[in-house]
Amino acid sequence: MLKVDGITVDFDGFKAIDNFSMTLERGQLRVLIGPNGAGKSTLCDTIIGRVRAASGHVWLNGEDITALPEFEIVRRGICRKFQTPGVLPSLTVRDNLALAARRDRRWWTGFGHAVDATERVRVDEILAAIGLEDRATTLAGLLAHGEKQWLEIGMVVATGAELLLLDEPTAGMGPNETSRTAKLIKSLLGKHAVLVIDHDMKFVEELGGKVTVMHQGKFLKQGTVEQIRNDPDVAAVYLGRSEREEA
Ligand SMILES: Nc1ncnc2c1ncn2[C@@H]1O[C@H](COP(=O)(O)OP(=O)(O)OP(=O)(O)O)[C@@H](O)[C@H]1O
Repeated sequence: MLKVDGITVDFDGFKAIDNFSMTLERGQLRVLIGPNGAGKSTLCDTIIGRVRAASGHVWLNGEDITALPEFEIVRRGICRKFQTPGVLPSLTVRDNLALAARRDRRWWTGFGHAVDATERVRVDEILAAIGLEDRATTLAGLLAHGEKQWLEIGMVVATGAELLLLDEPTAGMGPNETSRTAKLIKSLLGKHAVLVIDHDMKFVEELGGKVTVMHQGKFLKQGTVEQIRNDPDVAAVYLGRSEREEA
């Protein structure tokens, strides 16, 4: 479904991404890891059209989306959740989801627009999936940190996007919340492909699935959590040792 093919991103001569390629199948999970500054967020920015590649291509379902404006890419079914929750604090949990679910995605048309039955069912399903049914009428601004993150994942799901990009969904969470987030993400697979960026290896382990490692903008390794955990090259980059130092 997604093919990143030889992407290079150049910030004034600095290659934040250097000839990076990866693919992701429909409904599958991929976890992207790498030390600070590896280029993970820049890769997501490039997929969604916020950052332009100097060379290479991004394909979605066979269509070259590299040069499309961000709103066109979103319309084709990619939605990104950022590290900072982007919920509307003065609206209830349900209304945040209902707005995200609006097909035309112009949030200002949401107010005053009657909620139809299909939309209500869809919002109920998402409330159940994110485990916030009993918080449906709570103002989003009053939610705990973890709950806000789950609401935001719910909002990304509500857009109906086929590919969800989740940048550090467990940032600031404790072990129980992290575990719940892993379960939530796994429950979305099949219907959605999910690309997750995270540093927390315990979380990555709970998610399972394939892991891709980036280092200095380049593809370093890909494999199961077990393979990546035991890979000496991955260990070396995380410990901050360069290949030259290793030799
Ligand atoms: N707009 C920009 N202009 C110049 N350099 C940038 C810009 N955005 C990112 N960079 C640099 O590109 C490199 C990759 O950054 P990026 O944020 O993609 O890494 P990351 O793997 O997501 O890191 P982290 O895990 O710390 O979030 C870093 O060296 C960063 O300083």
